[in-house]
Amino acid sequence: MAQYSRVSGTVGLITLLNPPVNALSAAVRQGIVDMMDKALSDRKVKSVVICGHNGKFCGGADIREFSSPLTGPLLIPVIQGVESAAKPVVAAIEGVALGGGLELALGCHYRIAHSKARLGLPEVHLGLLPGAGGSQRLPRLIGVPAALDIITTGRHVTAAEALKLGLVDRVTDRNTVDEAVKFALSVADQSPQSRRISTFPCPHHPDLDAVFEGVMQRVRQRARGALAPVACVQAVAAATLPFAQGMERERELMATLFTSGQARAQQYHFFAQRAVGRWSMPSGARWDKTKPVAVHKAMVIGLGTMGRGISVALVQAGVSVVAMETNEKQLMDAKQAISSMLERGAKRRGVAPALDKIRYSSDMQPAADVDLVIEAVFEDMALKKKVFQQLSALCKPGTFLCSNTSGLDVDQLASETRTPELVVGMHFFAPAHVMKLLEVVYGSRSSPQAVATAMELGKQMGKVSVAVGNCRGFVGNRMLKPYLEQAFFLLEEGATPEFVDQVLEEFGFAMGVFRMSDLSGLDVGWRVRKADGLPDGHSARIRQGCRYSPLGDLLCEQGRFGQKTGRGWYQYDKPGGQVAKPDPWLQDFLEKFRTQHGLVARRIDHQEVLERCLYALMNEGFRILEDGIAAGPEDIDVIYVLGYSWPPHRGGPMFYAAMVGLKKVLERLEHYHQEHPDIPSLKPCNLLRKLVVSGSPPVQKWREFLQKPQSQL
Ligand SMILES: CCCCCCC/C=C/C(=O)SCCNC(=O)CCNC(=O)[C@H](O)C(C)(C)COP(=O)(O)OP(=O)(O)OC[C@H]1O[C@@H](n2cnc3c(N)ncnc32)[C@H](O)[C@@H]1OP(=O)(O)O
Repeated sequence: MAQYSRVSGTVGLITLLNPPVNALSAAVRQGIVDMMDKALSDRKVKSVVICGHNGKFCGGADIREFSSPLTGPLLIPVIQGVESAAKPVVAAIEGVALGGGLELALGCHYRIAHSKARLGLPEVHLGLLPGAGGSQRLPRLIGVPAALDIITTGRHVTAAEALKLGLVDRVTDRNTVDEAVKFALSVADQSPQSRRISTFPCPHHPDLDAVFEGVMQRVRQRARGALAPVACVQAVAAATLPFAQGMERERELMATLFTSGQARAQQYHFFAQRAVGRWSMPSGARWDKTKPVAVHKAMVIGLGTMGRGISVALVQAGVSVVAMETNEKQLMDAKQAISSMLERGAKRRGVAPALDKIRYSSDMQPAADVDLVIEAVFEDMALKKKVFQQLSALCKPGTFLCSNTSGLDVDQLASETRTPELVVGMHFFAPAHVMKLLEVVYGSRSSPQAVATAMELGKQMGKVSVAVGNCRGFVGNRMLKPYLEQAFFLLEEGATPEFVDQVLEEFGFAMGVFRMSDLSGLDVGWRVRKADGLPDGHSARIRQGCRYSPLGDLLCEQGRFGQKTGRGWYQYDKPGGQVAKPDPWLQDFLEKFRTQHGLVARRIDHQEVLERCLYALMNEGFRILEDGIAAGPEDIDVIYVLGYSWPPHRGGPMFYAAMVGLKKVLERLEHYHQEHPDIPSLKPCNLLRKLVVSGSPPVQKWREFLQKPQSQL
């Protein structure tokens, strides 16, 4: 709803009221209509100010309303009503003006922003476009190139940048509403006629066609099949038409997006990201009942790629860091790399680099004086155990001990310490100062406070933290295993790496499985498999009674570790080269391999690649839910979108399973398992069967079908 009062004698003040972000629900839209009527019919009122309750102008349309039939007045005529008002209307922007919130502000005749306010049109991240006139008014106000940038990236603009662009008329450090009221008094006698953006012509640009072409090309490349970014460009292109025609085009494009299914997936992802913050543990411990401990000083042990990124992310979050590496040369290299990462980051954010927040050490002694340690040494259990033993002896009581392991047993590490309750996994993703995902892994003895502290620290570092249980590979890497396995089996059966990758990239992954393996290094998995014991003779296609593909091992034996060695599943022009080219050697190698094992290559189509890779991965997701390793499908989906480049417009693997239809997923898994009974990951999981028997409920209801895992505390 909206509140109304008359202030300073002649200013009508309308306050949007819908905590926490004053989203434009039906009641708020109705409130704006009613309060504008009141202000316009009050003879004493000469001008109007619109502001938001509690220091936030408006977070946009109420996204929760998108999933049910729209009620109340539509936003477009509400904004038109504001713009066509005969009295000047001033937007007082504090906190945020996003999406429909900014579109409402663009309907006002003047905009005054607080210096800390952020403005933006992030609809593209929800699978939409600024469909309440934003795609038409913004380019008219600030020009096509700047509008295209803001609308296609969905980025937030600071008040200072907004002023520079001409998006706001004034920026203030003082009370924004007071300033807006003063401003409203000063323009009370002026006609708003010339301030109606819908009447502006689209600013001239010498080569608009080239601008649109260039942006469209970039957007298509980045979109990975998402419709919204492309529709955003098309909508802005319509701003060169008369306003009414542009609005009609905006409406048509918006209608297509609304019904595409992609918008639903991206809106699900928006709420899933927020839902994972409300974590719980099998013991019943929960986010709202556990207080995290503030971390002022942390230590990072091991300064390889991960340790460097973690150190940078900690410093940028305001935490003092001791970065430790035993090898002096590596320590010096790391120091240089971290300093330049901090400098680059600070330059981007327009602040001074916090180089004084980090110091370097070649021994562990400083661990005695920190609140939390993150171990990021080589992925080797024996080495990690040794580090945890040393930490246990050195650290002051209460120090949290975290491991950046990507899949090793957190309980084993905890058992090396005197304080297993303070041990958790903090699994970052490379590059750790960039990637938004953090898996916080609780072991059987991790205390709720240790989990809460790691979750909160992740948030402070700008991450979306997801609490997960302890098992091999946790959630993300555990699900990756059957996915990779299927890709290898498909090669054995007749596919090529190029074809498999092409299918997965068309689906929307940033990289297909083989290009991704080449990038991350084939030797990493090889080392883990060797530690597990490879099958005798290395050519055996059976391991523990199940089908096993030795292809990856055989490539590593040839020294083909991927991009870094210039050879892997593809060939590169040099070690470290980035352009992957099909390698005739690999073709030959695959043919020999098939002959040696009596395999006859068959034609494998697009559908089989997609179904076998993705359904095997989804099936493991259902197992993870069944085992209580993830609390709900949202946790898995957030991990896959933010950590494994699953396309956001497909919601995540569990959401996608629901979109495809659980019955179909079950049938196809049954079919493939019948054809390949020696591949257990294709055997449909019980939870999937249970959901199908229960009528395939929507993904938001799956939690009701999950058994509460027994407390292990
Ligand atoms: C044919 C029909 C035509 C219709 C035309 C419509 C055109 C306009 C479309 C839109 O405006 S779409 C919405 C655009 N806005 C956004 O995308 C902003 C989304 N919100 C955010 O980015 C952030 O929430 C924030 C505003 C920057 C605040 O961040 P903060 O970290 O402070 O809090 P959060 O935890 O993110 O959010 C708190 C709470 O509020 C809920 N929420 C936030 N925004 C909305 C919203 N627009 N609608 C409904 N709910 C919103 C959020 O979910 C959190 O609640 P819980 O999920 O924790 O319960």
